[in-house]
Amino acid sequence: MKPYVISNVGMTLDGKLATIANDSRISGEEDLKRVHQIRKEVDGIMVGIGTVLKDDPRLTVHKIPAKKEDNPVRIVVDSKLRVPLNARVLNKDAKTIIATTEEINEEKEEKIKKLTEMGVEVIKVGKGKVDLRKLMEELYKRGIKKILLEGGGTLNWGMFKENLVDEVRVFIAPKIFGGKDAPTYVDGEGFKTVDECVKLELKNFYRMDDGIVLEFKVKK
Ligand SMILES: NC(=O)C1=CN([C@@H]2O[C@H](COP(=O)(O)OP(=O)(O)OC[C@H]3O[C@@H](n4cnc5c(N)ncnc54)[C@H](O)[C@@H]3O)[C@@H](O)[C@H]2O)C=CC1
Ligand SMILES: Nc1nc(O)c(N)c(N[C@@H]2O[C@H](COP(=O)(O)O)[C@@H](O)[C@H]2O)n1
Repeated sequence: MKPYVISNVGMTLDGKLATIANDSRISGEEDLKRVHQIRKEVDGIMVGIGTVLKDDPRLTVHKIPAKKEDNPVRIVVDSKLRVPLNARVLNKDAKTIIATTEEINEEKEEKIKKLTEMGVEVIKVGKGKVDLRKLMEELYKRGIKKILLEGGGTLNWGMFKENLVDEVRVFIAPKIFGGKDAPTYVDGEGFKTVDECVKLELKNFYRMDDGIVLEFKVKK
């Protein structure tokens, strides 16, 4: 069994999540409130370590009224255990799970010890990179039945490639960032043919701030 996964991003019309200089101010205030409402309704919120290193997010419900108990479990996918011990995602506002690989060396062992002392749970699944399928099973076993996947593009690719995403919600801002190296909604190596690609069914759309929100179900 695996959690139900909703993928959400704020992106530009050309599919970018940030500029080449990592400026990711895409959503307006209303859209951020929409995202925080989803955060409040899920059991877990998941990002890749790239997003933690670049944005230092809190990943809590802080744009709408909420209690500490409303914060979902924060899940960071971090193969090489690069998470800084002072990252905001490790603060006491919510529980945090770090998913890493099974490879262990002295340095990693020491860091796991420190993280555990801080109350962070470390789950080891996969070799080389985190095995996302196994991770989903482990999270489900811990009672995490619904997850908000908040990117970035590398983790989004991993999740789509493994067919682990059930729903897509995107805010599209009327902006164009350009730049072949700017992060996009889904990066990674990409599918070679249209037959292999992820297919979506449009369920809903509406205006939000200066842009539009699109909601899709992933065709299975
Ligand atoms: N506009 C928006 O809604 C959002 C924008 N962003 C932007 O995205 C950028 C960060 O994206 P990325 O650098 O792509 O980092 P990312 O957040 O996708 O993290 C990638 C990391 O995940 C780890 N990982 C481990 N196992 C994996 C697996 N099986 N598959 C995939 N990844 C695995 C790897 O260590 C990899 O380096 C930042 O510029 C951030 O601002 C991020 C989230 C939302
Ligand atoms: N939905 C959305 N729209 C944008 O314009 C964004 N830049 C993001 N970024 C995501 O939100 C995280 C920030 O979370 P906190 O406010 O610090 O809790 C950031 O890391 C991205 O995951 N999202």
